[in-house]
Amino acid sequence: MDADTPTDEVLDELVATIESRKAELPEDSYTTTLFTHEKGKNYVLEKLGEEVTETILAAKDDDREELLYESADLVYHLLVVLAMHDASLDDLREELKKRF
Ligand SMILES: N=c1c2ncn([C@@H]3O[C@H](COP(=O)(O)OP(=O)(O)OP(=O)(O)O)[C@@H](O)[C@H]3O)c2ncn1[C@@H]1O[C@H](COP(=O)(O)O)[C@@H](O)[C@H]1O
Repeated sequence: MDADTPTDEVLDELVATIESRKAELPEDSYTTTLFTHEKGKNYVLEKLGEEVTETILAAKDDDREELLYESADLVYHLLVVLAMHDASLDDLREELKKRF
């Protein structure tokens, strides 16, 4: 993924990167640390909880910039959790579509 990636392809590109980290586990990768942590998946679930809290606090403060920043952290960690459970972005889209 780079700065030229069209905005509407960002989530797919991010998931492709996460899946690549999951398969290859490169050493210098934050995503790898989430897949290999000694606490197992509890570690990324703790991070997810922290990001939810930080997102809520930003919303309570009406801090739009911080809200977007923390929301991006939250979505990234959620996508890692979904990848850990072999759930794809299309699976998520299908679940959302069922609710139309
Ligand atoms: N989108 C993200 C992304 N969002 C958040 N993070 C990391 O998630 C961590 C969040 O931790 P914290 O909330 O504790 O934030 P912090 O800045 O460490 O500390 P605070 O000041 O917030 O308390 C930080 O280390 C961020 O770098 C991310 N790390 C990676 N990505 C994407 O994943 C790709 C692959 O990254 P690597 O796996 O590192 O190669 C990157 O190119 C990005 O596109």
